[in-house]
Amino acid sequence: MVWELVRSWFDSLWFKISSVFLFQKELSIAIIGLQNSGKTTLIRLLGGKPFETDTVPTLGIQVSHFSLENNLIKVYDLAGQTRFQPLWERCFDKVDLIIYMIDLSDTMTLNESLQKLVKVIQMANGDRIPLLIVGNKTDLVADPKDPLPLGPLQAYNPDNWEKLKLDSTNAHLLKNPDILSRQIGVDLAARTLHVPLQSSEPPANESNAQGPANDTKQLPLHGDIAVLTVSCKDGSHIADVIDWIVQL
Ligand SMILES: Nc1nc2c(ncn2[C@@H]2O[C@H](COP(=O)(O)OP(=O)(O)OP(=O)(O)O)[C@@H](O)[C@H]2O)c(=O)[nH]1
Ligand SMILES: [Mg+2]
Repeated sequence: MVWELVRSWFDSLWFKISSVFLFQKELSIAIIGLQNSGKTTLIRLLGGKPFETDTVPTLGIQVSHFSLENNLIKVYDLAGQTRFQPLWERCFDKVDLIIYMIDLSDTMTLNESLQKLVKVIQMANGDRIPLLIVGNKTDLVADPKDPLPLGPLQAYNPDNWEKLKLDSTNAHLLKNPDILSRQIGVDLAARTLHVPLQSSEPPANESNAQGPANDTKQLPLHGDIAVLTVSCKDGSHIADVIDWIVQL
């Protein structure tokens, strides 16, 4: 415990000294998402540490510093437990990037995670904070032996933003970042977010001439946004996460 405090103080001091003398770019990142999604694990990997199976749930906010390809990174690792979630947005005014982690292998919490994500997208978009959405644990999501026939979501019908009813037979589809984006409601090409209409709102074709033919409305996305799927365990696509962070 004392050693952890000394190390965190030393890291912070090193961060300040190197940012003054080495003129590196500084980036502050908040990493959020439901508990057990792999936030602390991703930070370990970005900081050059190995994957660990036995992790301790984060309590509150844990701040760490490291360098990543000539960038000085300060990370706010926010606890995912429900009681700590009100802390998430308190960090938004301090950061240059938000990373939102999703556990793609946990079909019990996927819908909750995606619903919370839509609120985060709207907040980040309002404040124009870049947002990187990371679907994690692809190593645990097995492909089915007998794939289902292509549905509208997979067939990329531009007018149909109907979402999959997620269950253990179709959750593997979200390993594809394009399908994950559509399930969230993010149209990366058109830079819009499709959100369900409230019952009090008029149908989409009355409120928005170019709107989709179903009961969603489109909100313009202003900030940088990307969707990636990774496995922290086997390291797949972690390099894409790093590339995206350092290009900011
Ligand atoms: N199989 C597999 N396990 C993973 C992966 N990423 C993380 N884990 C495991 O998931 C568990 C939770 O990881 P954490 O990084 O502690 O999760 P967290 O999001 O920080 O959780 P909180 O701090 O409670 O919010 C640990 O057992 C990790 O080893 C992955 O890509 N694949
Ligand atoms: Mg954690």
